[in-house]
This record gives sequence, structure tokens and C-alpha cells, in this order.
Amino acid sequence: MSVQSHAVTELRRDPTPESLAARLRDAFASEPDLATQVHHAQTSVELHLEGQTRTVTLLLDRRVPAVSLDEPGEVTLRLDRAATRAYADGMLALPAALHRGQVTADGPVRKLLEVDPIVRRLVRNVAGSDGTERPSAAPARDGVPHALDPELLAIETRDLHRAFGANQVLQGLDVTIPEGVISVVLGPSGTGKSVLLQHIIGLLRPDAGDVLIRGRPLSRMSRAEILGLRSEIGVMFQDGALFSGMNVYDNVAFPLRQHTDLDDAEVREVVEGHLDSVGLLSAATRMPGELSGGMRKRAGLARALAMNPRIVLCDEPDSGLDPVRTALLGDLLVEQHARHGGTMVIVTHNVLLARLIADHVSVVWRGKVLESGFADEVFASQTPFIRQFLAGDSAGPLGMDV
Ligand SMILES: Nc1ncnc2c1ncn2[C@@H]1O[C@H](COP(=O)(O)OP(=O)(O)OP(=O)(O)O)[C@@H](O)[C@H]1O
Repeated sequence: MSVQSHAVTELRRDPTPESLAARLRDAFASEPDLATQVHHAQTSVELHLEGQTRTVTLLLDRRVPAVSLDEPGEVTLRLDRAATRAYADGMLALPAALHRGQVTADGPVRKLLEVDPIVRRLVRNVAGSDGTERPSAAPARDGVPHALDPELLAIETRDLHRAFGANQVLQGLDVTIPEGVISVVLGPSGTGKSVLLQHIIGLLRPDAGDVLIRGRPLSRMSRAEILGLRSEIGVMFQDGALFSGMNVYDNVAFPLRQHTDLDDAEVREVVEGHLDSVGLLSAATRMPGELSGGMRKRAGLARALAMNPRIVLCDEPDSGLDPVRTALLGDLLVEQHARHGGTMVIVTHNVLLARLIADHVSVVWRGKVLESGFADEVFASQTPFIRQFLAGDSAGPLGMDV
């Protein structure tokens, strides 16, 4: 058994933070490749490389009752290059990982590393002990840089085609949305972003191609399975899509009453929690017609989150909002993602919002993904169209026609 898995086994068994720290200290101290600094009881691993540091917090399995997470043990481990590489190669498997305060990945740490843009970049830059460079993520596919491990995709579309009469809207669209991060699907108006979103939730069927949700192709699902899938996906529609005859509380409670067996008290606890977190608890009894545009969106977000879905899709969440309210909504989306984890997909043409919130970006133009990758890669793109679009320039390949 490797020293790492030995330590994890002990972590699983041991109930107290102090003894967890002591056992980790012992286990890792004997590992020659590991520059270990165990400060005190803590469960975070610090990846440090050339001045850049990222702390990954490793969470003890919540299902192990002996481990109290109210007082988690804390052990900080400083990893040298070889150890960082071992992490990247998936040699260290842990029960779960915390990111931004939420569990974002179960299983091998490699999964967390691949979806976390900063850690991923750190790891990609790690040279092997033999001086060879570690391959920088998976090889490029179809011109999309750094194609992601298919096992780590929340959503994937393959060669998606869809026309409305003579209007060929989706023209072989391949989008890859990694799990666990905020992805922005960015592109000019009328380019097919909302049509894409409707395909993802199975409201529209493609003429050709397929949509895969966490590896499952929609084309092979029955109507009932697609309906079931919708409870795993929360959708925040452009205008909030609230039921006009119900107050805010009942709107948010609606999916819980439809799809769960929760009693009234349990529904109340969930709904009030979500309303509180979007700042609408005091507006719970108001009708949608009595809300401002921003409030309607926040109510729509609370409803999208009500079932605690693993994927949340937001269609143009900024539409109709002024720049300040757009920024505030952006902060709220980041905050909610940190709180709930999972995958968040934002469809928008708003470059400022994308810059504010995106971990990952797919740029769509004329029904295809033009470029896709982690946000700083895409924002540094030299592709003329993307440079023009990001700069909001009138000169360039993008004209009045989509
Ligand atoms: N149900 C429909 N019937 C016919 N045409 C449609 C339908 N839905 C969308 N379209 C057309 O598909 C094209 C793309 O629309 P879509 O709403 O996906 O664009 P978008 O990229 O989301 O733009 P925006 O940023 O302005 O919302 C448009 O030409 C639109 O008219």
C-alpha cells in the first residue's frame, strides 16, 4: 500500500482531528518525495509551484460517522514537483474534495485537478523528475484546445444540427462543458445559444447529432427518462419564467412539491434557505408582477436551485439589467456556485459578465463552437473574431448579420 493510501485509510478510521493530524504527519514524514509541513489539524493540500499556490482541501468521507466534520482535522502538506505530479497522475485517491467550500468532486483527486482551472494549469506546468514535460492536458481535438477528459464532462454536444425552415441555426456544434465549474457559452445575438440550451434540456430535438448529460446520450433516452433528467438540471430562464398566479414562495416551492415527498415544514426550510441566500426572504409573499426585473431573476435562480441540481443552466441572466445589477447578479451566481457546487452554465453575449464569472468559456458563432477552453486561455485568444467580439469593436469579421 502506498504511503498516500495508507494515510487515507487511517483518515477514514480515525475520529479525532488531533489523531488524524498525527497519523498524517507520520505517514507522510516517511515519504522521501514529499516536502511535508504539517502545521496543525487541517485537511488541505497545498500545491505550490514557482510562486503560485493553490490549496486543495480534502474532505473526509461524510458517510463515515466517526469523523466529525464540525471540527475537521487540518493537515497542510506542501508537495514538491514529483508529488504534485503523482497527484496529477491520479495516484492519490480520496473520498471527496472541497473546492470553494463545497464538495465538487468525489473520487480521484485527478478529477478535481482537471476541472479546477488554476490547479490544472499548475499541474500542466510540472516537469517530470526525468526532466520531461508532462503532457499539457489531453491532445487538441477538432481544433478545440485542451480537450477535456470525457469522463469529467457535465455536458457534451456532438455535431449538433438544427434548422428552423431554411434557417440552419446549429451547424455541427460541439460543446464540452466540464464538471464542477462555471462555464459561459458566449456569443453574439442570434447565433444559437438559447437553441443550444433548449437541446440540452431536451425541449428541442436535434436534426442530427446528440447531447450527452454526464455521459448519457439524450438520443437513447425515453421521454420519461428525459423528464427525470430535468430534475437533475435546474434552469433559470431569461425572464425568470415565474408562474404569474403564484407568489415568490410558491414559485420556489413548486418543483419540491411536484417532485419530492418533503412535507410542508421541510419544503419551508428549503425554500426559505434559498430565498434568504438570494436576498428575497422578505419578498416571499409578493406576486411576480410586483417584482423588479432583478428580483424576478433572483427568484428564478432560487427556483432553479430548489432541487439542489448538479447542473444549473442560466439563459441570459443579465438580460434587461443595468451594468451594476449585472455585476451584482454575477457575484450572486459565483456565490451560489460556491455554496452548492456542481456545474453552472451561463448563456450570454455579455463579455463583462463572462469575464466576471467564467472558469470555462465556449465561444459560439454561426451555430458552431469557435473556441473553447479555460477562461484565461480564451480571453487571451488571438483569433480575429474573438478579439473583435471581446473588445466590442465594429471593425472585423463580425458584422450586422450573424
Ligand atoms: N422556435 C423557433 N422557431 C424558429 N426560429 C427559431 C426558434 N428559436 C430560435 N429560432 C431562431 O434561431 C436563431 C438563434 O436564436 P437563439 O435565440 O438561439 O439566439 P441566441 O444566440 O440565444 O441570441 P440572443 O443572445 O439574442 O438570445 C434565431 O435566428 C432565431 O430566430
